[in-house]
Amino acid sequence: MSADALLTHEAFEAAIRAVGAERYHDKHVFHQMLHGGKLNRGQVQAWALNRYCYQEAVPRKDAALMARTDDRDLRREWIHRIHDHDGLGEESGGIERWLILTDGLGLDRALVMSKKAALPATRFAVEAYVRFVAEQPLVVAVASSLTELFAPKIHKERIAGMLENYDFIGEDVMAYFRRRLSQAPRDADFALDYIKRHAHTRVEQEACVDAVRFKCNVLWAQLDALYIAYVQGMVPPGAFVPA
Ligand SMILES: O=C(O)c1cc(C(=O)O)c2c(n1)C(=O)C(=O)c1cc(C(=O)O)[nH]c1-2
Repeated sequence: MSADALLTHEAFEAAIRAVGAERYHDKHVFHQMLHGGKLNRGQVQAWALNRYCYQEAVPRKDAALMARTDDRDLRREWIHRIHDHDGLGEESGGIERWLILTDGLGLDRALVMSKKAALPATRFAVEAYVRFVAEQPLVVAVASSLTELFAPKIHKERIAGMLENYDFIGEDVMAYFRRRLSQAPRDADFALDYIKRHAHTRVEQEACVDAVRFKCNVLWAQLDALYIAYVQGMVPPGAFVPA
């Protein structure tokens, strides 16, 4: 894209969707192995233990976004993302559902929650996302959540693939992804509408598209690290070692 005329809303959305078509992490070989039943239980444990770090970082980045805006309407909308993950009242939330998944895989909760056995690259990638949202212009920070446009497809594939292929995975532990099937589209629709209304120049529009590329890289880097450690066998010192 060149930095000249403002894109129409349709062209802007198409540019964002093209990023997902090219580089969303459903294309990563580690995911293809995960969903296709090609991993053993220890490798699935490693994925869940590392992915906990992402789950745990998401409400922190949402809080960072809220802390930056004086737009009360944006905060009123965005706060439900924190409730979705942390829970509210009787609703235990997505992080708890993730821990039910790691419990189901036989992982020790304290170990998972300590994040100490996660891969170095996982920690760097997720903290880069939190920092990006805290530091970039607000509209760009909102845009970085838009990989969620592509998430329902991968969640459906994951639920079906993991239930079919692994005898150690049951409905209860897939509850996290079932819930996201309705949460993610709502969040993505809001964020897409927001950036269409608030990216006022072509430069801002391009920065939003770049934010989705950055976020795809955050997701991709985590899977590269899992592949190197748990498929190729180069586990870094101190990281989780399957029994
Ligand atoms: O399983 C996945 O592939 C996947 C991807 C993404 C994403 O695209 O960032 C999210 C989630 N899951 C997810 O569960 C989730 O809560 C979530 C929040 C966000 C975000 O950027 O605010 N992305 C994602």
